[in-house]
Amino acid sequence: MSKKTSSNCMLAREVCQLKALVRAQNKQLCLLVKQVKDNCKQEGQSGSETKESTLRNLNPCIKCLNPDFLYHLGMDTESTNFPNVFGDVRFVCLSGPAQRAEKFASYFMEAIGLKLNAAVKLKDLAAGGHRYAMFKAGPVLCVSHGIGCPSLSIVLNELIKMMHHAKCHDPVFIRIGSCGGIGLESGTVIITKEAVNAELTPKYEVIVHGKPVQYPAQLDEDLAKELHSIADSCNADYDTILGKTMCAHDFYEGQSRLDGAFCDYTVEAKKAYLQKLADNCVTNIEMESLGFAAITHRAGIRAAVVCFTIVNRLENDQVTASPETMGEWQSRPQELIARYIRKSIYGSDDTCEEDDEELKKCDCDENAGCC
Ligand SMILES: O=P(O)(O)O[C@H]1O[C@H](CO)[C@@H](O)[C@H]1O
Ligand SMILES: O=c1cc[nH]c(=O)[nH]1
Repeated sequence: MSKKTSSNCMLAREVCQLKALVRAQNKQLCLLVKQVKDNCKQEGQSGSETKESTLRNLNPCIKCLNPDFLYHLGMDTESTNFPNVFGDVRFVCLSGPAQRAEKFASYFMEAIGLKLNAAVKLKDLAAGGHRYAMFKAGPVLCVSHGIGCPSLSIVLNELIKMMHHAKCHDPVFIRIGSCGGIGLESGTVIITKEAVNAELTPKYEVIVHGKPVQYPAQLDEDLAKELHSIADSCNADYDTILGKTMCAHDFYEGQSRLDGAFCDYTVEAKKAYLQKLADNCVTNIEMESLGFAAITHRAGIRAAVVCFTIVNRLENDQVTASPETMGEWQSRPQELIARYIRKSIYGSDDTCEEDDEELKKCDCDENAGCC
């Protein structure tokens, strides 16, 4: 094949790809517009002109905070019009590191057909707070929560107030994180059925006025089942299971590791503890599920925790996987959540079959013309 013919072929293929992309995006935009129109119709029918958020049990004093400063997110209700900026949020996806939140947002943007230009970088909307990172991909808000329940609790308080000020309806909160697996192959995806504390009870404890107060840690059972059913329908070479997640307050002694700076127990004691977890059906250990379940439940928010295991704790304490492998494992829950979001928004999660067909046709045409 001559150089000129080959570059013509490449050009033809790129034009085809672009056409398919534009068609796919038009399709997604049509569906989004339809969704927005349907929502408007429903609101009109229910006569809710002054729409309020659906969150429950909130501090009655919030309405007196004029403006309300969301200090750690670096924004307030006077300088930001919350209903305008965040009123369309339907999914809030949280994860520990800021970089993961950004990756998820870019991925979801593309997954729901909103990414128009690969070179466009999403803006960190919480940059002003210098604590957390927050990216918006259409109806999906991706936020980092740092490590542990205290850090999570602060960002959840401010996000819940944000949803309230923005008058959001039934937002779904999902934590997507890494965890240690109990006897599971690394890379396994675990959807938390029940979150428990180190004493294996589903109670989240906070100290208020110097006294312990306990809140039930309850995730949405139906949401967990729905996520599991979406995962089941895909041909993956890894397992996605429903499991019991133990939430620790520490990564080292709190998870019975032998590789921390301190360790006053024996290998046998560690083995016995992890075996006790396994005997009580604990599948994985991480550090936020309990607070996440309790705080979202308190506000009447449907929530789920989906984690990928990065180490089998019955075999190892140290996390030694390469960045490439970690990236691959991290993409597993991300794909699952994208499928769930697409299904919720569009009623189906298969957005690309037609376009794949179009590209296949394109390949054939190109071959016919050039070779
Ligand atoms: O990967 P993330 O979401 O940070 O979650 C897990 O990783 C951190 C510990 O390394 C803890 O926050 C734990 O819950
Ligand atoms: O072992 C692990 C891995 C990730 N996160 C944890 O909290 N523990």
